Amino acid sequence: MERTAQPLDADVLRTSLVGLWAQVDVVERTGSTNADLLAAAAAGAPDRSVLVAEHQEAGRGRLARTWVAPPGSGITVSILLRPTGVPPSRFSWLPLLAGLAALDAVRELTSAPAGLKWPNDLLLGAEPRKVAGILAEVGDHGRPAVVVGIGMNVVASPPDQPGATSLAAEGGPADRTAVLVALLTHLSRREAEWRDARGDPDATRLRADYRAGCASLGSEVRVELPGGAVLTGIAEDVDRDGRLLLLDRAGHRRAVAAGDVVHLRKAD
Ligand SMILES: Nc1ncnc2c1ncn2[C@@H]1O[C@H](COP(=O)(O)OP(=O)(O)OP(=O)(O)O)[C@@H](O)[C@H]1O
Ligand SMILES: O=C(O)CCCC[C@@H]1SC[C@@H]2NC(=O)N[C@@H]21
Repeated sequence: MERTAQPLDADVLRTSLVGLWAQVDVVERTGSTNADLLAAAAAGAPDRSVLVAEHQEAGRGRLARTWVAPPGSGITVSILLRPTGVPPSRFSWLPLLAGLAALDAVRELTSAPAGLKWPNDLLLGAEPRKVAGILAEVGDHGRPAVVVGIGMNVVASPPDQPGATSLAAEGGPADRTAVLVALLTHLSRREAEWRDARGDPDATRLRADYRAGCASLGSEVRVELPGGAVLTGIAEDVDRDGRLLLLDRAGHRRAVAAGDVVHLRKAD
């Protein structure tokens, strides 16, 4: 690890975020903050509950992968949202919105180039590498509940992940508490705006800001779909449901709801 990690400061966290979130819990260690908050949701935990782990031992990633976070290296946080008043069909924007909030925070904290890889991997650096990932999971216990989990490499990225980087490695801060405060402040603002607009991504700047922040758009991309099929084409846009719109070589347009994107090159 390049710098010595300071422990998270739960008091600073709570004081800085007062009024933005219903409760902010910090635990020393757990398996997965997403799993814990989904269980808490089933037991009736309130809207806008936040759970932060100092050390997460079995982090879950998108597409059944794992999220690796050596102790002290970064942020592992989950947020429970119960967006009453927003039609569930619009919940698909939540993971994109969280990616945008992570981008907001990283841009506030470092001048290194940053952008999103659809749907919500945050890439950082002149040779873009992954600094943060987001996993949204839906609870199913009567009242709608979405748990948004964010992992960000702050002090260092895992040594066995060549495609990863950290904020500190790109000239940003190594203070995990300060990074969490920035992240949760931007997320609170974006989520509140989205909720006030009943989830309509065009009633606020959400879709426009996402387009501007998404490095995939205008690139030739390769998309591996969850079933294993592969598509290539130009990533043209995101639709009103947050799906990636691809134009393939045969001139067909496809809307992709989930998948793993590789950026091949900027389109001509
Ligand atoms: N801290 C991290 N920083 C950046 N990326 C990470 C981090 N932890 C995990 N990843 C990413 O998560 C994924 C790792 O998932 P996992 O190890 O389960 O599978 P994999 O190495 O992609 O192989 P496979 O998909 O075949 O299982 C990769 O995309 C990796 O880049
Ligand atoms: O890039 C990905 O595949 C998503 C990674 C999401 C990791 C975060 S860390 C906090 C929360 N708890 C989990 O188990 N996963 C998410």
